[in-house]
Amino acid sequence: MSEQQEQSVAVILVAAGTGTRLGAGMPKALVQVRGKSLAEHALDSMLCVPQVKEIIVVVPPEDSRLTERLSGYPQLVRTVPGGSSRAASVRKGLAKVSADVSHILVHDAARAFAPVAQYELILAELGKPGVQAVIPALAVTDTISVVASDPETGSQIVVQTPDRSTLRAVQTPQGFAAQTLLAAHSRLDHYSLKDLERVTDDASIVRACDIEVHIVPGDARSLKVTHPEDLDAVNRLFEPAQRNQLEQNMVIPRIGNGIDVHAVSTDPTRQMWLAGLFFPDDIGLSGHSDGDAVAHAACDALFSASGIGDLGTHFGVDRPEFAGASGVSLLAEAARLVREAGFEIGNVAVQFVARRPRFAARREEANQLLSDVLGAPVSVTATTSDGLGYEGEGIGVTAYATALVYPVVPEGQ
Ligand SMILES: Nc1ccn([C@@H]2O[C@H](COP(=O)(O)OP(=O)(O)OP(=O)(O)O)[C@@H](O)[C@H]2O)c(=O)n1
Ligand SMILES: C[C@](O)(CO)[C@H](O)COP(=O)(O)O
Repeated sequence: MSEQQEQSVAVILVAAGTGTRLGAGMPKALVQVRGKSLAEHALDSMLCVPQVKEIIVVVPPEDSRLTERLSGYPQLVRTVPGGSSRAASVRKGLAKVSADVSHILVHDAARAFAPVAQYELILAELGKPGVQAVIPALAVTDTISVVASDPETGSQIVVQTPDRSTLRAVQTPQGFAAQTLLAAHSRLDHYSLKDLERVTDDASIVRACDIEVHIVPGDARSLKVTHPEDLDAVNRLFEPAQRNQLEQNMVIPRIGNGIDVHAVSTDPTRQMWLAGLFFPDDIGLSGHSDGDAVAHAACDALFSASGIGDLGTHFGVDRPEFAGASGVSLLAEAARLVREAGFEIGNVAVQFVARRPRFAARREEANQLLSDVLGAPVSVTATTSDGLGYEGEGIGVTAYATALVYPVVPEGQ
């Protein structure tokens, strides 16, 4: 498994700002574009990133509307009330991050349209040895000058004009090794709320601890909605020409189906293996293998999604080493083949229809085992057929699986 796959990432989505400059009469993260709030648009992308294991949305402290809007979101999305500045809000989010995450990304809800590819770029760079901090940035097109007030007239004057080629406009999401970001923020513990207002991003805090901050190319779509005209700019992202551009850059996932049927053995001593688990009270399924219909259907769904054949293609007579192999070992090999074909696995869902075994009490155990084998979430459910058909008569089991995979885009493309 590559370093990137081992990342376990928390995202802090800061969405607690009032949006004074936007002047929409509501917290900025609640402002709608195409029927969805900015915060929800931001969540759309990060929820597509498989390494993301939790998302802490930092919400306006005295406004419950965002929390209510997010109540139907998956469990990995949690909310926490924000603070009086961006940095204070990030700190509220950090306090809620689970201890076991390897990396933390901090993202502005105001940059609601940062694409999935931007997250992947940041995480790929963070996966390189020794890299602790990565931010996206764009070259600047304006000349940028440092200014000050003229002590005599009080008017603004140019103090210095740095070489533009050394300047970058910094965006979010900004990514960090979890311990690096936590340690850097802990140095702000004594800061007053006023001091925190001067901290405009997280990379600057980490840099102040002498940690190297790496740059990856930013993305024009990650523009920050700050002023009313920025809403026109983000709406333009949905116009046809731009949409084509969006689609070209999108990673299109692929789904696949798999079905497997096994008869219940007539041999009462045959062991029952299903979803990777042994069921000692049940008579097993017949077949040359262990008869694990759930694992077999999952393999077929993965092959189908990746367009690389089916169970017979990979575990047929020309691979004698798999004769009689357990369902779990077939699944592990299927995952390897899918990755070898250039895909990463999003998830696999399997439902089996059977009178026996009784599955509910062991569902979590099966999900955990198969997810570990696959390196991606697997969920298994079971149903009976109300007494109908071979499943209802208890003479056979059917498993139906769906798999989602997505092409891994090579770096730099
Ligand atoms: N107290 C704050 C202030 C800002 N933010 C978040 O930080 C991001 C960047 O801040 P900015 O664009 O400046 O948002 P606002 O503070 O809402 O804007 P304004 O300064 O115009 O009021 C936004 O997603 C915003 O919701 C936050 O979580 N908590
Ligand atoms: C974090 C940030 O988006 C990087 O450009 C920016 O600094 C946020 O600034 P704001 O003062 O909160 O608008």
